[in-house]
Amino acid sequence: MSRTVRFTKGHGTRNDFVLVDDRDDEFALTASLAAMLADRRSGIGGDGVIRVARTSEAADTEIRAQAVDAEWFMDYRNADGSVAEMCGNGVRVFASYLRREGLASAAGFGVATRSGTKFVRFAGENVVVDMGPWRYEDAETGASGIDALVHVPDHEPFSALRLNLGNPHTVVAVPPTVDLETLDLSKAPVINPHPTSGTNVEFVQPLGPGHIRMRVHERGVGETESCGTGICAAAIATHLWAGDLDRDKPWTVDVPGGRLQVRLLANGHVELTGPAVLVADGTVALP
Ligand SMILES: N[C@@H](CCC[C@H](N)C(=O)O)C(=O)O
Repeated sequence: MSRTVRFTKGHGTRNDFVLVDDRDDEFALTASLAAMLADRRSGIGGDGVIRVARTSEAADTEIRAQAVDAEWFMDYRNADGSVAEMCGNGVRVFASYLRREGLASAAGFGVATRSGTKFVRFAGENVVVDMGPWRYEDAETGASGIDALVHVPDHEPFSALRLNLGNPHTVVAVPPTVDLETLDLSKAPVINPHPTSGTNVEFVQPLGPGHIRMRVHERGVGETESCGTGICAAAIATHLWAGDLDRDKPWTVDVPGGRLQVRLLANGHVELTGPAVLVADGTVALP
């Protein structure tokens, strides 16, 4: 017999998610279940699937340890069923869901993730997330500057910087001579050297002081209209390329799905601000 579960469809700047409520710890979000729910024709449809789970019930001890700061765990999978450590748009939608359901304080709270607890608060229509610290993807060598080449069809390879925001990112500074809109992101860009755990790839151009625009190809999904962790990576990379020493300066990042703000805090953390919308609720039968 199949089980019926409650779901909510939501998005953050059109990066969309299916949230499945498992507050009673009744099922596992397997790769095949996530891919089924995320399918835009035979499922609900989304760039990712998020199980709303109690941190204290997590099988992983590192996640369970976060229960002191965060009652709820964002169990995240990409549309292809693969696990991701973190999702910057997803965590805002997750927080809005918890607030609406009365499962968390309206003032703000911690959310447990596979890359540590993220603290969220609400500011009008927006959700503000302390995304924690960033690091260079290759922390052992402390690589900085340009450390990867990114190949997309019909272009010479682009130079890129690999950063980690809990999940992996490769940020390309797209030269002004290239039309960002016409880059072919229908297939995953080829990265040299090949990142063994895969990567999200951001293509960035400056628009003005503290203002950039970006397109993104997400690991486990394809091109999406927004990526919160990618937006943070793009702002950090641009900040580094510009040799900008003003740490508390806000960055505005335009993506096809909307506009978000990033601040590089004095304590080395990154703060992401943007909207979160809960679109619809329903029930779905799990196989
Ligand atoms: N859309 C997300 C990132 C989701 C995970 C990513 N595709 C990965 O595999 O790392 C965001 O808003 O950050």
